[in-house]
Amino acid sequence: MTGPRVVLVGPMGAGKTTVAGLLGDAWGLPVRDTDADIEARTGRSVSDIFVEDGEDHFRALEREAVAEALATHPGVLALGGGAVLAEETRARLAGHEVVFLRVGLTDAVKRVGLGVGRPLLLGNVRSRVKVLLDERTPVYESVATLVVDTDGRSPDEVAAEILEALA
Ligand SMILES: Nc1ncnc2c1ncn2[C@@H]1O[C@H](COP(=O)(O)OP(=O)(O)O)[C@@H](O)[C@H]1O
Ligand SMILES: O=C(O)C1=C[C@@H](OP(=O)(O)O)[C@@H](O)[C@H](O)C1
Ligand SMILES: [Mg+2]
Repeated sequence: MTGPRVVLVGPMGAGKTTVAGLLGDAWGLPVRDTDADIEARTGRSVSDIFVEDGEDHFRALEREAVAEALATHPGVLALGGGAVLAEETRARLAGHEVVFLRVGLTDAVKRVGLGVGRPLLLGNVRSRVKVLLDERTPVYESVATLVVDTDGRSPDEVAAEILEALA
């Protein structure tokens, strides 16, 4: 199948955006991130889209951005953490190499800090992250062709495991 060499999925704070950059550097491949694509296309931040137009509108933009990137992007693709909630997107992921970057509550909370720029974490970050991890973990597992643990590991260590597994 043409399209990305690998697609990274997982919760906020799993390191999808960071590790995508490292994999792109290692392979000499271009890197895309659907959040950045949406921001470039709309000229607005993810937070502004959530606040001004609501999550449903963001999800519609996200479904389009993912479909376009899966069809055309030949490099490394990082999805936003909620992209896999769309059935349409899960169906499109079939046949692609999909890596689920797993992260536990403690490390995810450390990494997202106050949740600035991540509108779904407004309020109590720890309890929001917990709810999202509980709800979404089975969904990430269902689309993954490889699962990589990230707790207590640096982005370089995570990227190295992926490079070895997909060599
Ligand atoms: N394995 C890791 N260990 C420690 N910090 C990490 C790790 N991966 C990412 N980070 C940091 O966590 C934050 C969130 O990473 P990011 O790549 O934006 O995650 P995601 O795109 O999955 O939400 C960033 O500040 C990043 O530097
Ligand atoms: O999990 C989610 O629903 C979201 C994750 C974010 O991306 P990251 O997973 O890259 O932080 C971003 O798409 C938006 O804030 C919603
Ligand atoms: Mg990201």
